[in-house]
Amino acid sequence: MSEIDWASWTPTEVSALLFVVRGGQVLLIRKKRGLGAGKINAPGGRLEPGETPADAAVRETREEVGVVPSAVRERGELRFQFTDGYKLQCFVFSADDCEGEPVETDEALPIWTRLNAIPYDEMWADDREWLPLMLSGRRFFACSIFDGERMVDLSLDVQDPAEPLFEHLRALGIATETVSHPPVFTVDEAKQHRAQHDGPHVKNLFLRNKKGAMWLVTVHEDRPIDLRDLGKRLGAGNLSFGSPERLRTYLGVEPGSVTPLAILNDRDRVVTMALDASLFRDGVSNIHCHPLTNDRTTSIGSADLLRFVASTGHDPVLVDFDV
Ligand SMILES: Nc1[nH]c(=O)nc2c1ncn2[C@H]1C[C@H](O)[C@@H](COP(=O)(O)OP(=O)(O)OP(=O)(O)O)O1
Repeated sequence: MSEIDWASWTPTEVSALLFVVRGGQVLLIRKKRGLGAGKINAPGGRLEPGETPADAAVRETREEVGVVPSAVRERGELRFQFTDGYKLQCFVFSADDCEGEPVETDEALPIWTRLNAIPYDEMWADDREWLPLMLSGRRFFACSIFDGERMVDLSLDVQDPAEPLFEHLRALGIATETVSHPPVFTVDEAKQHRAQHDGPHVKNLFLRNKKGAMWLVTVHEDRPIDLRDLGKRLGAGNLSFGSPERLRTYLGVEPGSVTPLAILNDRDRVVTMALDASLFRDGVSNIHCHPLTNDRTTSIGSADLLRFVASTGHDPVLVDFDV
């Protein structure tokens, strides 16, 4: 790896990959021909003359499985140096949705796959290193060396979107404790990877009403939530889930990583925070939530959480669900 100067590296060809991530599933393919035939991957391929990587990602997805992705965003970059001298650069994209139903073509068999059941054993070896990071909202840059289909080396550069959050907590003198675990997308999955037991874990909902007003609602993980009842309690009218794009724009997190700590990213204070009053009753010391990515859980004192929220300029509504 040390022999390759990745800064001056120029690819032989450029390609793109696109992951449609919707409703807890990702659209993968079994590739039937070309580089990596037989493997599971995302739709993708090499750029045609004059194309941008984003254009190629969308075109390849349409050609390979017949759907048109929407809300496409670049998420990271891969560089593959093959030992025979071939150099492939690959830009990785995700999309929140797609139009049409995926169909099998000569090139690929589409497979909607649950986010917690991605078959890494059947994919290129580098994928297990960066795909979970992408799904939890991190930007990545991975350089690897392949001898044919065998990965010989890999170096990975990852951006942690939680750095400014931890910095903010440190500046407030708030001590927190964070543990890492595999990415979790539901309360049930989170319960399987639990290390902290000294206080409630939370469930978080990013909601909007018809007028576009937004709420970040944090409740005890076991509290059943009825959106109609919640809308009445908040005086919000009819509430529905905010779209992934809205979530990203206003709170800077991916679906599955919603957390009260994301209120820090609402710099313009357009999101109203609603907190389950039971989390702040006497006897509750620590609260456990994700630090902007769903592959970690942070413990924060309940009084410290309120102090943190106040420091962001938000005045939370405390909702007593027991009356
Ligand atoms: N190690 C790796 N990990 C990964 O996730 N994707 C890889 C990879 N190495 C190559 N790819 C992907 C990137 C790109 O989307 C694709 C390139 O495959 P192909 O050369 O078959 O492209 P095309 O689909 O353009 O081929 P044709 O349609 O046959 O021209 O393989």
